[in-house]
Amino acid sequence: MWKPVHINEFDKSLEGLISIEECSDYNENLLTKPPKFSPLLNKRSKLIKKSKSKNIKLKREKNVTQLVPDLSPSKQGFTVSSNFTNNQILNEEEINLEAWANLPLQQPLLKALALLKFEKPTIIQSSTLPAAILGKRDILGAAETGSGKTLAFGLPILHGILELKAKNEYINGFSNGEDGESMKVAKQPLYALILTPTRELAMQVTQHLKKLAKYTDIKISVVVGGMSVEKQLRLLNKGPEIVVATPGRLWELIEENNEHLTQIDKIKYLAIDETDRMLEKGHFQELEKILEMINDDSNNNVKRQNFVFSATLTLVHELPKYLLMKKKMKYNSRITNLTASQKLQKIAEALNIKNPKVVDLSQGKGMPTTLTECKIPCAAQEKDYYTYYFIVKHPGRTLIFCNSIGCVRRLVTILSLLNCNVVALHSSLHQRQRLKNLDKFKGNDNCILIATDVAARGLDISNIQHVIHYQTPRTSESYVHRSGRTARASQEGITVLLVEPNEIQQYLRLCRTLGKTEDLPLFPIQENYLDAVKKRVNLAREIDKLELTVKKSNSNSGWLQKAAEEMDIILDDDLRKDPDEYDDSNNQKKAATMKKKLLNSLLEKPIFPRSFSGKYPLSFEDPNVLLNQGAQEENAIEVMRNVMQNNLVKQTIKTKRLFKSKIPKSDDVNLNSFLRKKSSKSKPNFKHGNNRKRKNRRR
Ligand SMILES: Nc1ncnc2c1ncn2[C@@H]1O[C@H](COP(=O)(O)OP(=O)(O)OP(=O)(O)O)[C@@H](O)[C@H]1O
Repeated sequence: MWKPVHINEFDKSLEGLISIEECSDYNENLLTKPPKFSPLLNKRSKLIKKSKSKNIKLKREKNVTQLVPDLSPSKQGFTVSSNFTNNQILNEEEINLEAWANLPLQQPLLKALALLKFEKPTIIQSSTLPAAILGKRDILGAAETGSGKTLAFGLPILHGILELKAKNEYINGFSNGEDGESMKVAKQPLYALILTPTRELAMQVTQHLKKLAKYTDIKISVVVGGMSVEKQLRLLNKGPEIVVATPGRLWELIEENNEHLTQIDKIKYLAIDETDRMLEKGHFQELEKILEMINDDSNNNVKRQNFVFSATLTLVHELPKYLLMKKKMKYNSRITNLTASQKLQKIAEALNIKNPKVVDLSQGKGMPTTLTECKIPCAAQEKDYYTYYFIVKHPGRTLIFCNSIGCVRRLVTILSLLNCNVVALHSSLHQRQRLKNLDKFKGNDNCILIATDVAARGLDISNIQHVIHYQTPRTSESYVHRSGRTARASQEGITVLLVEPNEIQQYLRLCRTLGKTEDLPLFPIQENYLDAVKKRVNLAREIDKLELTVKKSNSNSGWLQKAAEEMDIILDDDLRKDPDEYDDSNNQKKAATMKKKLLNSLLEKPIFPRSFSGKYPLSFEDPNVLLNQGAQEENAIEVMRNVMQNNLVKQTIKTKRLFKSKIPKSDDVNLNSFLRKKSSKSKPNFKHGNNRKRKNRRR
């Protein structure tokens, strides 16, 4: 145990000193197992934190980076004190944690923040952490995707557990009840439960929290379906303080009376990530039962701190048409749109939360400002062309979302035939394969992940540059979360929505729900290259069709043959494979091989010749004229930025013309000079530029 020692602030000899702590309770391990870096520990035993100012400044020492792992308290064989010094974080860099100073965060957590290089809290964190940590309030938080919501509930939970442990609230398996009587709880208390809608998200949250808890002795375990139950039970037997889980597997283990999970009604912290999704009717039946159990102990309910977060927590929908009609016809005047606050109230009631601190930074939309949105309207059968065009023209880590597993499978096959580096993620894959594919995607800057909505929420994969909605998402929430896999943590990203005529109603509904006053801008396609794209994609589709037919006929005859062999019977001639059918299948196989060869020869040549351009038109007169000649591949965000700039210029010209026609002649001169002055800031010689181009064209 480390205890703070009082310092006389007026003692000049102690200038620059922030605090002194003494070790008051030596752990046996510490005495018997001296840590490897004893010189540093000697320093630590004095625990003197020096800094130039009285800010929390974690100075990193040089040339001892290799010692970082040894700082883990478990490895050092001692329990970390609540005021662990950070002087031993080992790097040349200096991490200034001044911005966290208004929170009484425990030193091991500050140290982890320094290691993660989180110099300051994000907006959602600074808006919720004081109420959560100092006020111990329940939090309902809505903020854009990628804004750091995990830490907004992770930090208070870890901080709270450290505090509870330091207070020895649980002594030798006993905790004091309200009435002062001691009630027995299991030896290793379960302090916190975090629930997520998908397995991958649960694993990610676990990893994230483990990084934060690196310098504490807090254990975090994950309980999710599709993974070995035995291993999860083994880990639960170690009594982790925090369990991160998906509802299905968690309920399964609760039903099996897992000892550690029997304390679920005593937890001190409950976080439900992506709460709006979790509470959707009919989605997580187990969640209801889990919540019932958690809320079983009314005494604990009052003490428990709850965290509810999602980017779309306050997103509300307009009434469906049939209800609107009813409302109009006055059949039922009680039919009303659910407002954001009513939605929040419903969530709070469902979770038995009273008087929470509500922080809504999403303005009901949940989209980051660094996200560029656009669309490509096209026929259904053209979607493959535009998808392939996009990933060849704009390489980078790309996530493509489809509405069904079948669609994912087909697209994976087509793009693989086109030599694209693709992996799939959907619920029919084995969990191991899902994780393997995710790792592959994370490990390659140019990989393409084709997924259903299992990848839509929460996944935090760095540098996803593009999100393509191959099909218009069924809900606005889905659009927000899918798009939010890019443009995370203030980085830039682009989301492209492919809209076919059948999806226009869905698209319009989405725009209305998200409060879009304008249509999404068009992503520019260089039509002259589409022929080459089509040729390749069509070939890939033909090959896919041929291979599917061959596979089908093989599996049909194979099944009959196999069954006959197993039963040791000889098939009648008419049941054997028809020789014509056999020939057909062979011919199809040959045709597929031929087409593959042809496709491969095509794929050897680039679609976009090196000499060809990249930049998009900036001409004020004719935006379709390509001005610059550049590289073969282009940054999609830049391309779109140019388009939007161009649209803005066109809009300005339109406005100028409108003004010109409406304002009397005498004012024309003034207005002209005003507009010229304004536009000359961004584009000098606006008028001259146009004249020069006109002259050039005449020549
Ligand atoms: N204070 C911070 N400083 C710098 N980076 C941070 C900070 N807090 C979180 N991050 C990083 O921001 C990224 C996004 O965080 P997180 O996954 O928690 O976002 P989110 O709001 O939960 O997103 P989503 O709504 O998609 O689930 C992560 O990579 C995380 O490490």
